[in-house]
Amino acid sequence: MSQLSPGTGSGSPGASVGPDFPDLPEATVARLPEYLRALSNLAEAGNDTVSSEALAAAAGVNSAKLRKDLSHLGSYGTRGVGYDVALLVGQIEHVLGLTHRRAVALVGVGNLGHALAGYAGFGSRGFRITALFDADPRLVGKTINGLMVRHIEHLADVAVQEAIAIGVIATPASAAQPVADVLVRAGITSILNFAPCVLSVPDGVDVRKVDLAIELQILSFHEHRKASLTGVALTGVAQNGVAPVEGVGG
Ligand SMILES: NC(=O)c1ccc[n+]([C@@H]2O[C@H](COP(=O)([O-])OP(=O)(O)OC[C@H]3O[C@@H](n4cnc5c(N)ncnc54)[C@H](O)[C@@H]3O)[C@@H](O)[C@H]2O)c1
Repeated sequence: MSQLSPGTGSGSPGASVGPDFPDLPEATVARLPEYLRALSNLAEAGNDTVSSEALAAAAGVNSAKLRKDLSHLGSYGTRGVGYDVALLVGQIEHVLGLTHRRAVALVGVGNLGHALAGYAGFGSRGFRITALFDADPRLVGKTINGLMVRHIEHLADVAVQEAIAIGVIATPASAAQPVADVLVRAGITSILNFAPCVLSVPDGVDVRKVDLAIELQILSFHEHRKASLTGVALTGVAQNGVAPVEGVGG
C-alpha cells in the first residue's frame, strides 16, 4: 500500500480535515473508489502525476466536482503539474480505510455466491473473502477458490477468530434477515446485501445493497424516455415539417 499523507496536498490552505474526515459528504465518499480505480490504472501505466481534467475523464465525473471532492481530503494538486498519483492513492486509501485488507465473510454460496467466492479481483482493491458459509449440507465441506464452505452455525465463532469485518449476504431474500441477525450478533457492523429485500438492523450497523434489477430498471426508464422523446420529435416532423431537436434524451 502507498505511503499515507492525509492533508498534505500541496497548496492545502491549513488542511482542516481531521484524521477521520467526519464532514466528508456521502456523495464524495461514493466517488472516491472511482478515483482510486482510475488512479491505480494511471499508476500501472507509469504516470506519476495527473491533471484534474485527465483524472476526471478517467473516473467519469466532471473536473470541477473532482477538484471539490479532493479538496475535502486536503488535496489541491499543484498548478501546472496536477496531482501526485502515488500521494493521492495513499490519501484515498487512508480515507476509505483500505490501508489493510479487510476480511469478508460470504453467506450463501449458490449461483451468485459461488461466482463471488471465485472472483480473484477483490484482493487488489482492499478485500479478501476469507470465510464462506451456507446452510445446505450438500455445500458444507466443499472448497471454492481454496476456501472451505462452513455451516452458518459456525459463523459467530469464525467471525471472532478471523476478525471478520464485513458480511456479504447472497442467500434468497427469505433467509436474508435471519442471516443479517446472525451477522449482527457475531459483532459484524458492515453488511453488503445482494438479496432483494430491506434489512432491519440496529443503529451502528451499515448496510449497502446491490441490486442489478434496479440498475436495469433505471436504464429501462431512460430507454423508455428516449423512445418517447424520439416519438414526439418524429411526430413533430410528420405534423409540422419541423426537424427534431438534436441531442434529446441525453
Ligand atoms: N443483487 C443482484 O444484482 C443479484 C443478482 C443475482 C441474484 N441476486 C440475489 O442473490 C441471492 C442469491 O441468488 P442465487 O441465484 O445465488 O441463489 P441460490 O439459490 O443459487 O443460492 C442461495 C444460497 O443461499 C443458501 N442459503 C439459504 N438459506 C441460508 C441460510 N439461512 N444461511 C446460509 N445460507 C443459506 C442456499 O443453500 C444457497 O446455497 C438471491 O437473493 C438473489 O435474488 C441478486
